[in-house]
Amino acid sequence: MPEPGLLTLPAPAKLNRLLRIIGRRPDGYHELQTLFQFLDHGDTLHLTPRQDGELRLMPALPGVAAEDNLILRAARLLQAETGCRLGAEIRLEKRLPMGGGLGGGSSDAATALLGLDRLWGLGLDLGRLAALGLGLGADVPVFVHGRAAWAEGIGERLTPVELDTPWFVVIHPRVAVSTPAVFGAAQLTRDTPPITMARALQGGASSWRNDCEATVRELYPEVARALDWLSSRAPTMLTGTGACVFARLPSEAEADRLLAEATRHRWQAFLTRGVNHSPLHAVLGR
Ligand SMILES: C[C@](O)(CO)[C@H](O)COP(=O)(O)OP(=O)(O)OC[C@H]1O[C@@H](n2ccc(N)nc2=O)[C@H](O)[C@@H]1O
Ligand SMILES: Nc1ncnc2c1ncn2[C@@H]1O[C@H](COP(=O)(O)OP(=O)(O)OP(=O)(O)O)[C@@H](O)[C@H]1O
Repeated sequence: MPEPGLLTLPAPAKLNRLLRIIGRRPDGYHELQTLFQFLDHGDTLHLTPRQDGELRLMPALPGVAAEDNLILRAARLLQAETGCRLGAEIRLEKRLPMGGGLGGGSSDAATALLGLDRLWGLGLDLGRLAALGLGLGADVPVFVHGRAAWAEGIGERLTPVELDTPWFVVIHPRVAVSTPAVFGAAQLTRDTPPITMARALQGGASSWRNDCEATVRELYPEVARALDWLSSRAPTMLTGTGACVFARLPSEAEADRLLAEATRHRWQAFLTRGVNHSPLHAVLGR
């Protein structure tokens, strides 16, 4: 028997298919140009309503205090914004590595925002939920809108795009990268000339690069080793500030073979496909 009121929702991963750092704002945040695409792989959240207004999250994440967990922060923000007096019991099935560049925390937050909006019958539109989400992290709005996107600003100015949808072999080099450490590194280049979205799309996947790669290679030798190993077999990039690296394959059969080889070499890896529409929105019908 399903639990009454239970809502089970995906929190998909993202890849940055391209990442250009074109400047730095006075507040220290970096101006980016990036292409976001979702993956058919991610975390799962199970939500049930509570009448007493309490918020409970299980299980705890290692190294993350409950009040810092982006799921609870998203839930509290939504309660404060709307005056809603309902609460929730939230169970998190965590599959995405933390500090992996796959946007797991941001995606969990977006799923909490859209899921609780539904559970509590709030009826907020995506624009308002995205504005709330931006206060939690630069990557939250794209997960709220649920469309693969060309992003500018700090990642919040979004234009929906339809990208190619290859298979990917993603390697997690078993190290957590600190996003602030990468963005704070002296050697990071911050002066890539901006390009238009049309030019970026015209160039296609073979022209796409990630400006964080050189810095992440220097700071995290495990990531450099994974990039070297994978790129000698298929076109490979870093996602976000890492740690994960991904190879792009034209068929599932080729991706399967590469995954098997990676596993034999004891890499922690998984196979997935790029999707331009978030599976979260498909479940919610939004
Ligand atoms: C690099 C990306 O993964 C690309 O998708 C994201 O822009 C990072 O997004 P995120 O993890 O949601 O980042 P946030 O939690 O907002 O920021 C973490 C830290 O990264 C730095 N940061 C982040 C985003 C950005 N455009 N410029 C920055 O300088 C800031 O020091 C910030 O304190
Ligand atoms: N629900 C959550 N899931 C994962 N991390 C969380 C969560 N809540 C808070 N955090 C904190 O956020 C940090 C970043 O986690 P996340 O998994 O989003 O990294 P990431 O994939 O590198 O993100 P990005 O690509 O956006 O930089 C974690 O190290 C953790 O301290």
